[in-house]
Amino acid sequence: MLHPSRLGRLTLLPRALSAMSAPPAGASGQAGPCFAVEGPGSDLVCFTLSAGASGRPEPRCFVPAPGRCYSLCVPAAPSVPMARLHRRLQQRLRQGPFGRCRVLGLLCYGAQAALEKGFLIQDPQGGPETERALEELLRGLGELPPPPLLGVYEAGERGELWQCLWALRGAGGRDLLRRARVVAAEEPPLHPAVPGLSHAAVFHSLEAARSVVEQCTSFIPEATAVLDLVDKCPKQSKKGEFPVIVIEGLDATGKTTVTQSVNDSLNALLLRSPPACISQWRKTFDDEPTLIRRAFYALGNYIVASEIAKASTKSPVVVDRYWHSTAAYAIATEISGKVQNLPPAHHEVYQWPEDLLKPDLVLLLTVSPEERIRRLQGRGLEKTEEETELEANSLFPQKVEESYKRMENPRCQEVDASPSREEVLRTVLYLIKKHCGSL
Ligand SMILES: Nc1ncnc2c1ncn2[C@@H]1O[C@H](COP(=O)(O)OP(=O)(O)O)[C@@H](O)[C@H]1O
Ligand SMILES: Nc1ccn([C@@H]2O[C@H](COP(=O)(O)OP(=O)(O)O)[C@@H](O)[C@H]2O)c(=O)n1
Repeated sequence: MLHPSRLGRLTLLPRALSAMSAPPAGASGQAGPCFAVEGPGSDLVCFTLSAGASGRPEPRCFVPAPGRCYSLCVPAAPSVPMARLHRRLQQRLRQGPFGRCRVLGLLCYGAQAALEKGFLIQDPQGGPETERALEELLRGLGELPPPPLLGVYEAGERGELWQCLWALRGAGGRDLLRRARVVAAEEPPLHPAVPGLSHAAVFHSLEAARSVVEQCTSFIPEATAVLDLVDKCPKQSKKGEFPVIVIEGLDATGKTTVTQSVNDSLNALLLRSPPACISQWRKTFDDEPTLIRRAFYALGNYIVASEIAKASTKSPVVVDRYWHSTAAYAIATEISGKVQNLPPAHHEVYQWPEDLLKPDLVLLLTVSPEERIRRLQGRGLEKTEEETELEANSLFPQKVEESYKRMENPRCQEVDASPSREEVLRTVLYLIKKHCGSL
């Protein structure tokens, strides 16, 4: 914890008037906006605003010493323009004058306010340049209503932290809208991003994913091609009489190895999601914000569904990744921090979309993080040893795997994929026989 005298000024640049102009907590008995800093650790640092001098001590652990701290937020509404604005800011904050800053995620949430997503920018050197550059950056977004607001956080005489909310004037200068005290808030029982997940990242219908990709056709030419392919697929594809088995799991757990050998053993057809017909556009969509990227993968699942429907009338079908992958990766990416932050078991995000063809069996391959590192390194892709270890040991793969395990209807049946290739294949074939009968 920092001593108040060492506090720099913390500047907050929220964009949505609606959220930020909600009455401060304590002013009218109504709860105002709360903020959660998604720090490098696994805990959220939460704070809110108070009109009076009372309140819990403010959380200062995110303010660097020496130096200054800034932040900015944009509405996290599931709209393509807002998602792109957030992405644009994220990219700009990696460049130029912000190069020396550390950028953390920031969420603004509250009973009355829609979720906002933003960034906390820690400038270890302080100085006026970063604040000036942030003002310039926000003024440069001129075409977007409403005008961006600027909240400046500064230490009071007794070391308390205040937020001054400013409206930037287009031509220069700024007007003070309000001054409120920053006080600590409890970490909310549900991670603030959970309520919006079903609209922003985990799509539960073809129409929901389609409408997002449709909004992208003017700036992503490939979006039209994806939609054309989706529209050629029969609606509500039905499974044939042969079994459909999906193999899921983290990268390097052995999905490719297993699906190929199961395929040979069962004389099945091997499919994968995303399907070959759209894989050449993956890179394009992977570079887009979550909303667009996940909608792309969701549509890929509907295209695969039509391929499954056709193939399963003729032979068993083995599928390398399907909807569970799309959902698990989306959830783990959107929910920051620890595994406990994930939506609770039985939450709607873990439910299979009603309009998507269901497989007969979903097997989830799991191996220990150490074994996964060995396999990732053995495969020798472009990652360095350090990157591989970081990836394998971070909270992210744990959250993906836990999300897989919470999936329902159909659930994922876990298979320990650490034994030899032959043994894993034997287990997988045994489970397929057990669930799908003789093939
Ligand atoms: N049971 C196993 N034992 C040891 N190595 C394995 C086993 N299964 C797969 N591998 C190796 O681990 C690496 C990752 O496997 P792969 O099938 O490509 O995983 P995924 O498709 O899940 O990314 C490959 O080099 C593969 O040969
Ligand atoms: N059905 C799918 C398949 C992949 N994906 C995304 O694609 C990534 C994994 O794809 P990949 O090609 O690395 O998979 P593997 O090579 O590990 O099988 C995940 O990070 C997901 O974001 C998805 O969302 N839905």
